[in-house]
This record gives sequence, structure tokens and C-alpha cells, in this order.
Amino acid sequence: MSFSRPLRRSVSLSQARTLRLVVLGQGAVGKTALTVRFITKRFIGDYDPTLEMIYRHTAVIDGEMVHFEILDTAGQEEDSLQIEEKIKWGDGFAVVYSVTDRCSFDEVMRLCFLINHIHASPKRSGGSDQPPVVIVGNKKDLQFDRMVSCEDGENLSKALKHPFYEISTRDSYEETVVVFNTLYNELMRQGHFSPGSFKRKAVSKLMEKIPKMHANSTLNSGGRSLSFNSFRDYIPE
Ligand SMILES: Nc1nc2c(ncn2[C@@H]2O[C@H](COP(=O)(O)OP(=O)(O)OP(=O)(O)O)[C@@H](O)[C@H]2O)c(=O)[nH]1
Repeated sequence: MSFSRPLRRSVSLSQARTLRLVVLGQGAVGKTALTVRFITKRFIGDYDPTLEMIYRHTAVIDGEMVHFEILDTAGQEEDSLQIEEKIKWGDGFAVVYSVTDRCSFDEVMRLCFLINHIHASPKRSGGSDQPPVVIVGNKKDLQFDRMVSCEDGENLSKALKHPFYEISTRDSYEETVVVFNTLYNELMRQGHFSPGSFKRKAVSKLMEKIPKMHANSTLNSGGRSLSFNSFRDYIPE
């Protein structure tokens, strides 16, 4: 009698990649909910207004081990220098608005221009001088409170040439995965992980300015673990 062995996909540990993603958008659009949903699969209804936080999460995508470092920004930015630092830190960006909040939609264009302005570089590989950005219209489950149509989102996406997803973080874990996987795929396409790329140099310069303090915590959630730092206390590895 022969037993067939289950097929196992090999996971490449040696080539583990680290992606630095930044979640931007106005207050209360669901940035923390989106990030935590992606990492823990759970929708947690209420959070304190975000203190900026870096969440670490490891996932296997297409057989590749991928380390995510996700900076969940505070909705209320204190000044433009601070937001600039965070944008410089990131490899890819999710710019989130709520379909129930017109102001948050209007803010998307400003943030996208800021990202492109800060990251525009002729040295960027993959034939693109723009970092990956995904526009996310969150809270689509709140149909009766909707102030931004899906068409508005699609038109903005066409104008800015960034992918767009309308999602409900509350109702769908899968929709949150699509957001982060899109950023991963686009960074892969751009060949953005080569050693010594312009990005890493820019980041190390930036990090010199940030005070070196340890502030690590670990949150266990649904059998998974994630660690997080305050952006201010971030220490490059
Ligand atoms: N109905 C619904 N509520 C959501 C959804 N996503 C987030 N929320 C709620 O929206 C509120 C704000 O969510 P947060 O994740 O704290 O928003 P944030 O953008 O991180 O807010 P700041 O920390 O102030 O920047 C919370 O009450 C969430 O439960 C969603 O998809 N549907």
C-alpha cells in the first residue's frame, strides 16, 4: 500500500524580503482597522485615535516569505515635515479615505501628490519614477451614510494612475489582503528589493535623525504575533 504525501510548497527563507508600507489618510477612515485586520484577520471595532505605530508581520506570498513593516500613521498630522519623514520611510503606500466622509476623499489627492513629489527619482528601477500607491475607499458597508460614490473613486484612480479598491474592512478580510498584496506585487514588478538601491540609502540618512530608543511591544492576537514600535522610536535593523 502506498501513501501519497501531501504536496508542500517550498518557502524561500534565504530571500525573505522586507516591505515598508505606510497607511495614510485622514482621522477615523479606518487605517488602524485595515492594518490590524490584515495582520490578525479580525475586525476590532474601536481603537484609541492612533498614536503612530509600526506593525511587523510575516506572510508567505507565492511561496516567498515576506516581512511587512506597516506604519499606521496618526490621522492628524502635526506638520508637513513629520509627514514627509514618514513618506520617505515607506516603499509603498495605502492612501485611505472613508466613503462616508467627503473631506477624507479630498485629502487623497494631496497625499498622492506629496508621495510622488517626495519619491520622484530618475534612479528608481522598473521604468517607474513613482512608488506603488493604492487608493482605498473604506467603509463601503455603510451604504446609507455614503458621501463618495464608487465612480468618484474610479475617476480619481484613473486621473492619478493608481489602483483603487472600495472595501469594507469590517466585512471582509480578503479585501484587506488585496490592498497589501497589490503593493507587494507592484514593488516586485519594480524590482525594488535589490541591495543598495537608492531607497535604502535615503532611509538610512533619514533614520540618523530619529532618536534611538527601544520601545518594543508584542501583541498576541488569534495565535499570531506582531510587534510594533512607535515611528519616533524606530531603530533600523
Ligand atoms: N462600518 C465600518 N466601520 C469601520 C470600518 N473600518 C473602520 N471602521 C470604524 O471606523 C472607526 C475609525 O477606525 P480607525 O481604524 O480607528 O480609524 P483611523 O483612520 O486609524 O483613525 P485615526 O487613528 O484617528 O487616524 C472605528 O470605529 C472603526 O470601527 C468599516 O469598514 N466599516
